[in-house]
Amino acid sequence: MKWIEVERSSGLNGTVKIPGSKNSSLALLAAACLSDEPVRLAGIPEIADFKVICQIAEDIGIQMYRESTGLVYIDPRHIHSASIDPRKSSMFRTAYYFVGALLAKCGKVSVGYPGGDDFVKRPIDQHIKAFESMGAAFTYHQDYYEAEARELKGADIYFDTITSGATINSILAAVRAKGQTVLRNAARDPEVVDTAIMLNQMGARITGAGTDTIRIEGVRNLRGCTYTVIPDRLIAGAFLISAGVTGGSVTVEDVIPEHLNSCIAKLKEIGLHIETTPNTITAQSTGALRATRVRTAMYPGFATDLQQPLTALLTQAPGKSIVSDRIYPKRFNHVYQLRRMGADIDLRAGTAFIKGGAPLRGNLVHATDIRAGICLLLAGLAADGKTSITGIQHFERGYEHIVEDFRSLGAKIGQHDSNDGNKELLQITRS
Ligand SMILES: CC(=O)N[C@H]1[C@@H](OP(=O)(O)OP(=O)(O)OC[C@H]2O[C@@H](n3ccc(=O)[nH]c3=O)[C@H](O)[C@@H]2O)O[C@H](CO)[C@@H](O)[C@@H]1O
Ligand SMILES: C=C(OP(=O)(O)O)C(=O)O
Repeated sequence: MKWIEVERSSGLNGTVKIPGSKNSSLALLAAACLSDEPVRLAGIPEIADFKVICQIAEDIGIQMYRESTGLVYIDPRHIHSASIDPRKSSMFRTAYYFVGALLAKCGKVSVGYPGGDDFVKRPIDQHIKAFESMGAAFTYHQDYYEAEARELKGADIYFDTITSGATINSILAAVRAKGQTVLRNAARDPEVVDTAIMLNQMGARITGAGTDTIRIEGVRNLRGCTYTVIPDRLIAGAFLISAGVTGGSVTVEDVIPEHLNSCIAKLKEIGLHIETTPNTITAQSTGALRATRVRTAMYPGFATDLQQPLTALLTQAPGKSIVSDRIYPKRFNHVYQLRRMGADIDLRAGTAFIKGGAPLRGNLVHATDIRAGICLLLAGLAADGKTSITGIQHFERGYEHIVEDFRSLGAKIGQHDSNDGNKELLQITRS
């Protein structure tokens, strides 16, 4: 068993380079499979989902590997089947992008139901609705589902709810469909725009990405390209928050500051001093934190993936804070763990009521998903004593070298493995 151990660390200080976005990488890797020629992607992080995608790619005849330069090479010219092992595809959520990417090419795709972060139900009804409007038929089995279409046809699709996953997946399907597709009430997330820019470089004809109406004119062929994934705004946000939690000053480098506008606004409200340059953001503690109210919303609103780390910060801000998650109202597993560390948080109907300012104490806590994990890590940096966080597999879905990055800022943090002889924590867990 592996775990991360964190100790109270005051005044984190320094600069962290932000890697490529996980959520964009997952979309771009799928988009590359639409190509008729090899594609090279720069900035794909070495995270757990990428490793599974490489295994799936090998199974179905796509060459996908990291070159010595760090770029990921994808050659989709020899796909022999789009029948994807459900045991692999259900290990992460975006295996559903294989449907969008391979349906036009292969006519039939079978894939496991979405896995990924296990905080709530992750519906795919809007994906299915979009594909059905384009002419696909679905069959559902116990462990997997199949999508079939002799020919995908452009369609006018109105999403009943704004969803980044279904927007991206519909773009993927529409790029090689016959005729024009219009997506209405589309997500405006940077990851949607990133996918559209790359596909346009490959010869797709997509306009309007970044607005709520996206038009896609189907094309017959797509060429290869070399493309760099956008920086991970969610990792960047968590590092900025760490400046507030520890009373320090943290600069995130290689970011697109506009992607973090809603996060920056909240951090200023809470009392941090923020400075930006075209590719950096610095968050500096002013010594005082103020309670606030946060409601998550789809981009450009405050990201649901940042509400957990922000909650850790708000446990330190004297007064009453209120955090509501409108995207995933049940995404509050981190709160039960924060309470084990002494946080005073009440949960009611998709909202956390935080009485901030109570001292936190280290404890053994469990990360149930990526963002719950980073929340507990941040709380551990502010807590008296040691905090041991299990559920490392979730960190591995989102972060390449989280321990090293926090250590470089001065955090007292380490990763442990019971196989390396440290049995102490294992005993605590079992008792
Ligand atoms: C890999 C990736 O990009 N993951 C992100 C993506 O997930 P994901 O793509 O799952 O999230 P969506 O944007 O699709 O979901 C947004 C909202 O739409 C709902 N919905 C979604 C699809 C659907 O068919 N029906 C439906 O009702 C969801 O329950 C949720 O309430 O956006 C989430 C919301 O910003 C983030 O937390 C995830 O980190
Ligand atoms: C929920 C997340 O990821 P996924 O959608 O891949 O499970 C996340 O990145 O916080």
